[in-house]
Amino acid sequence: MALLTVETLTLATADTVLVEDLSFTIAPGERFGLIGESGSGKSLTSLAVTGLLPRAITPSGRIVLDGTEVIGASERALGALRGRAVATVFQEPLTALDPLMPLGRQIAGPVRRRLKRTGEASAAAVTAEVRKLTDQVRLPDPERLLGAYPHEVSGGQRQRVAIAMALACRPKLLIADEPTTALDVTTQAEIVTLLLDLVRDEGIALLFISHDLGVVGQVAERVMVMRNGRAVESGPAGQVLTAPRDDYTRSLVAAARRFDDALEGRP
Ligand SMILES: Nc1ncnc2c1ncn2[C@@H]1O[C@H](COP(=O)(O)OP(=O)(O)OP(=O)(O)O)[C@@H](O)[C@H]1O
Repeated sequence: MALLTVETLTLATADTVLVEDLSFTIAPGERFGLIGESGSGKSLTSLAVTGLLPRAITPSGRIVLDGTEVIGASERALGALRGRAVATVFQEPLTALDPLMPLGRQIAGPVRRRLKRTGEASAAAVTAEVRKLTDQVRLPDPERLLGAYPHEVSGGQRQRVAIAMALACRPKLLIADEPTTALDVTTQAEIVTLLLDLVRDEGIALLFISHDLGVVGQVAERVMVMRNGRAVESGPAGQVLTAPRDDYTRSLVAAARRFDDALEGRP
């Protein structure tokens, strides 16, 4: 059975349709890539999955995540779902972090909430779990960094902390919305490798959103390409990214190749 089912999803404001008739599924442990240029509706789709759409946008269709109907669900049901089934890592980790709180305490927050549900939230258990998570996300020099504030560490280190906070909930689905766009190329590669290792090791499904075809090709098993709020093509990543059927996907793939060639100095 699918972990996430999105069926004929349409997202609209009072006067504009932003996402139209979108359908896809993600199986437990599957890595799914959502590709498309800026403004194609990728982020709104991910916000709809977690029930976090801006008020002005009304969803219709069906979203079922881990057995829960998301559209029309109460805030209480959505809160529970976000705690146990889904967590999101955003493009800019600063948006997920409290600027006034040391990083270690920020990771401890979701850890404590999860352990409380099973009645094991002693200070020692929380500290042990925070250390385990910082090891998992390969945060360097944890003694120092866990006591530091967000502005005192690098962008890559902040993203590692945001990933640790997402993992703290033990989600079944991790949504990564352009998680490497704000980082330099070397750090991008490290974070992509880290995310891949983590979801594989923990059996977490991944909804990976990006306009970068190279990165999506590295991460996703299946992809869907969006344009102007609609799906233009979907299928196995290898097929869509090397032998696309749709004209728009073909133009995206050709542009990405030209960019790679230019970077490598090929004529
Ligand atoms: N609160 C809102 N009210 C009205 N329109 C919105 C709102 N949020 C986003 N939109 C519009 O919805 C469309 C899709 O936006 P979305 O952020 O999902 O695109 P995206 O594919 O994620 O782009 P990017 O890669 O730049 O984040 C855009 O045209 C955007 O301007």
